[in-house]
Formats: sequence, structure tokens, C-alpha cells
Amino acid sequence: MAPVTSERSILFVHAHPDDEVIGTGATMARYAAAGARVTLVTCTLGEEGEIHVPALAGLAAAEADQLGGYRIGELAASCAALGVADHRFLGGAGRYRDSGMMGDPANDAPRCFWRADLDEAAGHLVAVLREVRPQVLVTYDPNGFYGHPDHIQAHRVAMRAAELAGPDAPRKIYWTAVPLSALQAGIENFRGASDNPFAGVERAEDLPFGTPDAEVHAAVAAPEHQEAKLAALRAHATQVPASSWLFSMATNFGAGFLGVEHYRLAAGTPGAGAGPHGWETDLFAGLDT
Ligand SMILES: CC(=O)N[C@H]1[C@@H](O[C@@H]2[C@H](O)[C@H](O)[C@@H](O)[C@H](O)[C@H]2O)O[C@H](CO)[C@@H](O)[C@@H]1O
Ligand SMILES: [Zn+2]
Repeated sequence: MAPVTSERSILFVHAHPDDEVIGTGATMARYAAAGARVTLVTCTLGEEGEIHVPALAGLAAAEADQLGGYRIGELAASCAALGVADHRFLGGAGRYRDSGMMGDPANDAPRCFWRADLDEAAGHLVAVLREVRPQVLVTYDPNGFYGHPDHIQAHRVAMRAAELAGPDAPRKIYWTAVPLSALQAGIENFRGASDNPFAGVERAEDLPFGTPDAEVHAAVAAPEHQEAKLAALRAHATQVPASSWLFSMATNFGAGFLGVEHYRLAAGTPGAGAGPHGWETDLFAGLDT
């Protein structure tokens, strides 16, 4: 197990550049601002992504295939906005290629992350675990939150690395989550809006990525870091256009949406909770660091 030290260390494992912000940006900014060691490992460069900046359309995978390199810069700007200084690519920049959405031909590319050897990929992450010795590890649930192959593989690699790390394993492992109650509030809030990301959906249970409130264990509230999260989202301009529902969510909901991020505890002992659900408010709760 990672030693109990005075320095808090937390490791985030994400699939593509931009995932770090969408699911965990406020949490990362909060712990970085509080002086914890925050390490981000991103598993691919996002080479197969869309491009919402017309002037950059020629970088697409089917064109010059330069989007991955460009997204390295977007990710650096995002980490700067969040105050995250320690960012790595799994196995080094370019080691694992973006696999595309489930069923895409890119799933069959020889270097794609979806086809990676699990223990080889996990071995790269074990080296990071042994170096930064996080008490807390954050990644996705077994469905990769929404079923993207790289997200599913990031989950598998992170969980395998924790197994292989032995005494250097994190003491708590969390999976990102969005409570069904928060999704239902979003559905109600956007009902009738022209930019409704929930158009056609009446029940949160019908979405492929909600978590029953009873299966959520932590809510990290960092509304004071919503502006940093918005700046980090803007850094990912090829993926997150100015018209994105994420920005309208921030406008409609205020910091109560983007500034609060939820997690399921997949391993370790829950610490003290608070509020109506008894959710932890600190991912280090219960760790005598
Ligand atoms: C948030 C996330 O994981 N983004 C991935 C995802 O992007 C989606 C993809 O481009 C899809 O074709 C779009 O319809 C959808 O709106 C996007 O969110 O998959 C990309 C390809 O693997 C990946 O690069 C991107 O980071
Ligand atoms: Zn992703």
C-alpha cells in the first residue's frame, strides 16, 4: 500500500485529451490549488477525434493525421488552466493510438489502445504509481462511463495496474459518476431549450451513463474552480465548440453543475460523509495523510 505521508498524492487516468476536464476538471483544480500532488495520465493523443475548428480540418485522421499532435498542445493549455503540472501520456506520447468510437474501423488499427496488451499497458502505469505513490486513483467505471473503447480500456489498465502495484497500490480507487438525480435535473432544466443535449430523453434512467444516487459515494464540490474548468474546456477547442452544451450547462446551472463532480468508490474504505446522501466531500477522507 502507498505509504501514509504528509503529502497528498492523487492520480487521474483518462483516455483522451479533454476527458480530464469534462469529468474531473474541478476536482483536479481543487487538489492542485490545495498543494496536493496531482498527476494526470492520458492514454492516447485523441488522433481520431472530430475537429470543430474549420481552419484545422486538414489535421483530421483521414487527412494529414496531425490531430493527435495538435491535441498535445490543447492538453497542455488545459492542464495549465487547471493548475496541473504533472501530466504524462501512457507509455510516452504516441505509444497508444485513439481507437475511435465502438465499431469504428480505427478499432482494428494495430497500435490502437483498444488492442493494447493489458499487462504491457498496465506496466507503464505501474511505473507511474511507483514514482508518484498516490493514495487515491481516479478512473472510469467498467463501461468507461459511456462505452467508448478507449475509456473501457483505460478502466481495465488502471485496475490491472493497481493489482500489479502490490504495496505501491493506491489506498482508494474511485470511478467517475453522474448521479441519476443530477441527470434528471439537467433533463428538466433543458426541457424545450434549442440546445437541449437531452432532447428526446424524459427519464435519466434511459441514458447510458447515469449512476443510482445510492451507488455514488463522493461529491467533490469546487465551484470556486468552475472558471478554471471552463478555461480548460475552451483549451480543447477542436473537441468542445463554443456552442457546446457544457458551456450552456454552466450558464443555466451556474457553478452547481460543472463545479461539482461525483465518484463511486471502487476500492478502499469510505471516509466520513455529509449531506442528505452521506457522500464524502473529499476523496482523501479517511486516509490519515
Ligand atoms: C469526450 C470523449 O471521450 N471524446 C472522444 C470521442 O469523441 C466523440 C466522437 O468524436 C464522436 O464521433 C462524436 O459524435 C462525439 O460527439 C464525440 O464526443 O471519441 C473520439 C474518437 O475516439 C475521441 O478523440 C474524443 O476524445
Ligand atoms: Zn474520451
